[in-house]
Amino acid sequence: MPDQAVATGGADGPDGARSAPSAGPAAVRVEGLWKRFGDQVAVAGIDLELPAGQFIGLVGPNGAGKTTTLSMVTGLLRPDMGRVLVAGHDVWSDPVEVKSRIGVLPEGLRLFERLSGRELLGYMGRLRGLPGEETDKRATQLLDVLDLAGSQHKLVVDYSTGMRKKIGLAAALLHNPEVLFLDEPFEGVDPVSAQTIRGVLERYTSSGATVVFSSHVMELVESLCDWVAVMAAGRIRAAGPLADVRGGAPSLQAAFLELVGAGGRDAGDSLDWLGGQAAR
Ligand SMILES: Nc1ncnc2c1ncn2[C@@H]1O[C@H](COP(=O)(O)OP(=O)(O)OP(=O)(O)O)[C@@H](O)[C@H]1O
Repeated sequence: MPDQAVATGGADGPDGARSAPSAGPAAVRVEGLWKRFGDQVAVAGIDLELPAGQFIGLVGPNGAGKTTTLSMVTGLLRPDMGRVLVAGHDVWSDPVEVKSRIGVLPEGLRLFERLSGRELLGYMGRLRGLPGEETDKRATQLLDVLDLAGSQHKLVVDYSTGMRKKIGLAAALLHNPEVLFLDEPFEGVDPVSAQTIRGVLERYTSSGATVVFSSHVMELVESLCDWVAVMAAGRIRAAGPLADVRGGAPSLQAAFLELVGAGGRDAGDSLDWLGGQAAR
């Protein structure tokens, strides 16, 4: 039985999923989404309504199904069951409409390594059907704001992890999408670059666009997001405005641990060989 992630009354949903009303019209609607890999159910029938114009965090422990969900929502992976609508358009039956409205920074981003950062953005602009002059203007501004202007002529293969995230973000933003999906956008990014990315994303959402990103870093999600969905074992455990999901807990981290089950294994005696006091 699929989870009912966002109920209208703010009551607890099935499986004890804490739920709350959404804040506005849905940018993305997920209905009964399922994905199985062999015997492994990665996503177990989720329903979600992601409100437009919000900074949305998708959080969950390792293996919860976040990447699988984002891959299905962005048209990179075909669901076994269910459907996804972006601004009312079906991701699988109306892919061109949807892809013109979204930007994606996927996990394990693959880039054209033998292009320079500047060339990559030029190529993305053409793919997106932007006029050359407009692409150049936007690329110059994005490279500048993301502190990549000095490396714009370097080949992408020579970029660091953080630089790759930033050029991937620039490529995802170039066509000014309505909804931006980011899988772990801050992973491997230094604090200065993280602050820069954050500034760009805050500016983007303040103009009415929607950001959906996955992360393990609760402090980051708590400080950035207006709206949060918590996943565990392929299901939505809670979804709604940040304050509602946090509930009475002192922090999102505490609420998260309560929702997904603290689950931290006590090593007990099983690692008794580890450490300075143990016999070597
Ligand atoms: N291509 C695949 N083939 C087989 N199993 C897969 C595949 N992709 C994901 N899975 C399994 O599906 C489950 C969900 O994985 P997923 O990558 O979506 O989780 P996640 O929440 O993104 O995890 P993490 O936070 O560790 O990145 C896991 O049990 C994973 O092993």
